[in-house]
Amino acid sequence: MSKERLYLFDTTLRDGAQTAGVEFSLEDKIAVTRLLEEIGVDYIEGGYPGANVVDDQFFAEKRTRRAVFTAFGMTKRAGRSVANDPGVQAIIASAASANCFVAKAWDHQIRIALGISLEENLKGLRETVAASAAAGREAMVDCEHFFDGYKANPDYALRCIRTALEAGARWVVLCDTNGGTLPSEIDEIVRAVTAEVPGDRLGIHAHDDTGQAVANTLAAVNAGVRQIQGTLNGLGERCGNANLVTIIPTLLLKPAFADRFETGVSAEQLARLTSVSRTFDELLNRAPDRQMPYVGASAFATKAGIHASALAKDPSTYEHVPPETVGNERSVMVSQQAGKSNLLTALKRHGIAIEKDDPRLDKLLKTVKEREARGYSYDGADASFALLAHKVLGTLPDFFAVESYRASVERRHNARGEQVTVTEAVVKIRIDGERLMSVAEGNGPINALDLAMRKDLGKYSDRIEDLELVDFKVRILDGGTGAVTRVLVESRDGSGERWYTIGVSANIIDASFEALYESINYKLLKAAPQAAGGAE
Ligand SMILES: CC(=O)SCCNC(=O)CCNC(=O)[C@H](O)C(C)(C)COP(=O)(O)OP(=O)(O)OC[C@H]1O[C@@H](n2cnc3c(N)ncnc32)[C@H](O)[C@@H]1OP(=O)(O)O
Ligand SMILES: CC(=O)C(=O)O
Repeated sequence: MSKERLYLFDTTLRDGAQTAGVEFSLEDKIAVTRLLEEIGVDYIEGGYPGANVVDDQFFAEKRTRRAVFTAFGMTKRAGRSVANDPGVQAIIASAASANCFVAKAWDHQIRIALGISLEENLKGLRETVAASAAAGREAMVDCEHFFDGYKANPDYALRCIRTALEAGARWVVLCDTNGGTLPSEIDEIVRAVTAEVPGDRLGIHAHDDTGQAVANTLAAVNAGVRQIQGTLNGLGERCGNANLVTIIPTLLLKPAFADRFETGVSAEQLARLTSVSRTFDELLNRAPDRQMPYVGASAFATKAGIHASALAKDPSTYEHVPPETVGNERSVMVSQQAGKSNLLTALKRHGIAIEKDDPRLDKLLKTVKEREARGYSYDGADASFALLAHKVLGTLPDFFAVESYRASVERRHNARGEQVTVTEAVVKIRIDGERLMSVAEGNGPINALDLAMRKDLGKYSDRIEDLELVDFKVRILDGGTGAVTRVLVESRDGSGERWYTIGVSANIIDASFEALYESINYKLLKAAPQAAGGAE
C-alpha cells in the first residue's frame, strides 16, 4: 500500500520568535535555518517581513536550499486595497516563495478584535490570497482561532476555508490559537471538516496551553490533515507550539503513523535530531530539557537497578525505540536506586572489567549508597564515580596528595582609598614525597584555590595544561546556613571530552575544593595506563 505524504512546516523563526525571552538576530535566523535543513522539514517560516528590521533583512534574499522559504503576515486591513496595503506588499515582494497569511475564523474575534463585518473579513482573505497566488507565490492561510470559531459558528469557519481555497490557497491551516482544545474535540472537528474539504489541503497548528499540542497534532493527522506546523523544542507563544522534535520521531518510528505516512525526513536526518535539538538550546543559551521525549539526556537513562539488570540482557526490555535512531544514547546511572547491574554497566563505560560475583562489587555498591546518603549524587558526576570505583577496587594511582590549603578573603581600602576585595589561596601538595607550595590570587576563594592547586603540579603540570573548568553549580541540601553543600564541577579538555565531579561538605569552600581536586585527578586518570581496565 502506498503511503500518504505528510508535510512538515516549521515556524520556530515566526511563532517561536513570539516566545517570552527569545529574540533572534539575523545570524541566529540563518543558523536556525541551517539546523532545520539538517532534519529535512518541508517549509521554513522565517518570520514576518515588514514587521521588524531583522525580518526585513532575513527576507531580502532566499535563505533556504531545499525547504520552501515562507513569509508570514496578516491579510489586508479592512478599508484599503491589497495594492495599498504595505504589510501585504512587503510579504509578496519578499524573497519568500510561499506566503502564509493569518486570517481570523472566529466570528466573535472578527467583531471584537477587528471590528469589521464577517463579509469584510472574507473579502480581505480572498483578495490577499488571490494577490499572492497571482504573484506566483505558494499561498496558504492560517485560520486563526479555527477550533473556537468552529464551535461557535461552524458555517462561518468552513466558509473561511472555502474562500481561501477558491482564491488559490495551496493549504489552509486549522489553528488552535488559544491552545485550549482537547484531542477528542480536534478529532471530532477535523473529521467534520474533512467530510467537506480534502485533508491534503489542510494543516494543523496547535499550541500547548493544556500540554496537548503534540497529541492534538497527531489527532488531527489521524483525522485527515496532511500539513503539520510546529517548532524546534516546542518554542512558541505562551506555553509553546507542538514540538516537532517529538512529532518527527513519532511519525517515523511508531507503526501507527510510519505504516501509513511518509515525510521528507530520512533515517539519517532522524539520527541528527538529538544534536539539532541540543544545538538549538545552545543557541538560545539555555540548558536542554533533560526529560524531553526522544532527545533528552534522560530519555534513555535508567537509575533503577531492576531496569539496569534487564537492559543489560536486552535493551528492548526498557526502551520504546532504540536511542541511536534519534541520535541519543543509553545511559545507566549509579545512585541510591542502583543495583550491581548499574555498577557493571558504569564500570564497563570506564573500561573496568569485573565479574558480578566479585566481592569488591558489593563493597563498591555499599560505598556508593553510603556516600549518596551523605549528599553525594553520582548520577550527575560520572567522573567522581570512576575515581571512587578505582579507589575501592584498589586501582587508583596515587597522583598527588593535598597536605593543606588555606583561602582568605579580605576587604580593604587600596592606596587610592577605594574599597577592594582581595582573595588569596595557598595550597600545599605532596608528589612522590616532595612537597610543593603554590600561592595564587583569584576573583573569589574557589577561583584562587583552583589556580593555586593547578599552578605547580610538578611532573603532572604539562598533563593538565588543557584542563578547563566549564561550569560550577552549588546546591544547599538541607536548607539554612548550617546545611550540607553539594558542589558539581563540569570540566573539559582539548579532546572535547566533558566530565563532572562532585564535592560534599558542611563548608562550601571544602565541597568546592573536593570537586576541583577530583576533576584534576580524573584528568590525570584518563592518561594513566596503569589504571585502564585496572580491576583485573
Ligand atoms: C496568532 C498569531 O500568532 S498571529 C501573529 C502575531 N504576531 C505578531 O503580531 C508579531 C509581529 N507583529 C508586529 O510587528 C505588529 O503587530 C505589526 C507590524 C504586524 C502591526 O503593527 P501595528 O500596525 O502597530 O498594529 P497592532 O499590532 O497594534 O495591531 C494589529 C492590527 O492588525 C489588525 N489585524 C489583526 N489581525 C488581522 C488580520 N488577520 N487581517 C487584517 N488585520 C488584522 C488588528 O485589527 C489591528 O488593527 P487596529 O489596531 O486598527 O484594530
Ligand atoms: C497563526 C498562529 O500562530 C495561531 O493562530 O496560533
